[in-house]
Amino acid sequence: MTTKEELLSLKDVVVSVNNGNELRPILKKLNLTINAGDFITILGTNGAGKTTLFNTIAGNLHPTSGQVLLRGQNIAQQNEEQRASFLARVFQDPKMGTAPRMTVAENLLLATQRGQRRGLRLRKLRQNRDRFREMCAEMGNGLENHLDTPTGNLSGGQRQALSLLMATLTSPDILLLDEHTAALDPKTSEQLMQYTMERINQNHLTCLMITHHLEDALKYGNRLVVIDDGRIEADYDAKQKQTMTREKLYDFFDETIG
Ligand SMILES: Nc1ncnc2c1ncn2[C@@H]1O[C@H](COP(=O)(O)OP(=O)(O)OP(=O)(O)O)[C@@H](O)[C@H]1O
Repeated sequence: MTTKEELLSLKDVVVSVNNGNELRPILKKLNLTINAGDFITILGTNGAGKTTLFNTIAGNLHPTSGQVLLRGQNIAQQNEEQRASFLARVFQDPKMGTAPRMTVAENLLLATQRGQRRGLRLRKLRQNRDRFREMCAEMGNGLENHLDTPTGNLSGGQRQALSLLMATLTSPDILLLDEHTAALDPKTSEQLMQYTMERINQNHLTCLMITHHLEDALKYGNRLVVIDDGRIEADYDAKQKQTMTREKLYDFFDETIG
């Protein structure tokens, strides 16, 4: 049996926000260990704390108490920029992942420089053009014909696929998918999920994916985590997931969380 390598751990993490004149806890002593190679799907009702968890992992929010450990080192006070060298995120909103006035090729060039000082050089754009075209062609949505199109003129599906490509270009240690298919029609959403799986498998990525689709939470990944009221309510491994059905999960939500 291979031993699991602990990549990122949240230990007793409390995140409180200022609510008028009092501090309101959103994450309440949350504990979660992510092992290298895990693909964890995350479910929870609205307001359960899923996005707050991602903000805490990404460094947009800092814990009021508790630790965020990357390979044993406490990074709780590192900000978003400091974490860009090992972490990437794709958001629900297609507008979030790319710079709208910059072209597809320019966005991709910036993504190759994640976690470093960024700059656009015409020579580098020319050097990488064929590579970018090949990468875009793999998405199967015609993006390879739009290398010089500003990303603000792309369809939502093309833009999300580009955001995913950019997020995975430098193989981050951790990929956060924050309902990244939610704004897309069913067919485009399925295509993006297929492309997501290709990128994860090709690059052996460790990934967390928030979704509101019970089917997707069951279909993808080796673990399923349920968050409720700022805590981990359930953490199912691959074996437990196999015996889980949409109905059982729905009942669990109804009885435990609903
Ligand atoms: N900066 C903030 N200030 C005040 N309240 C906040 C802040 N951020 C989050 N909250 C509150 O914390 C709770 C958890 O929010 P969060 O966005 O993490 O939930 P979620 O599980 O992602 O929900 P959804 O499924 O609706 O996206 C909500 O009640 C939200 O209103």
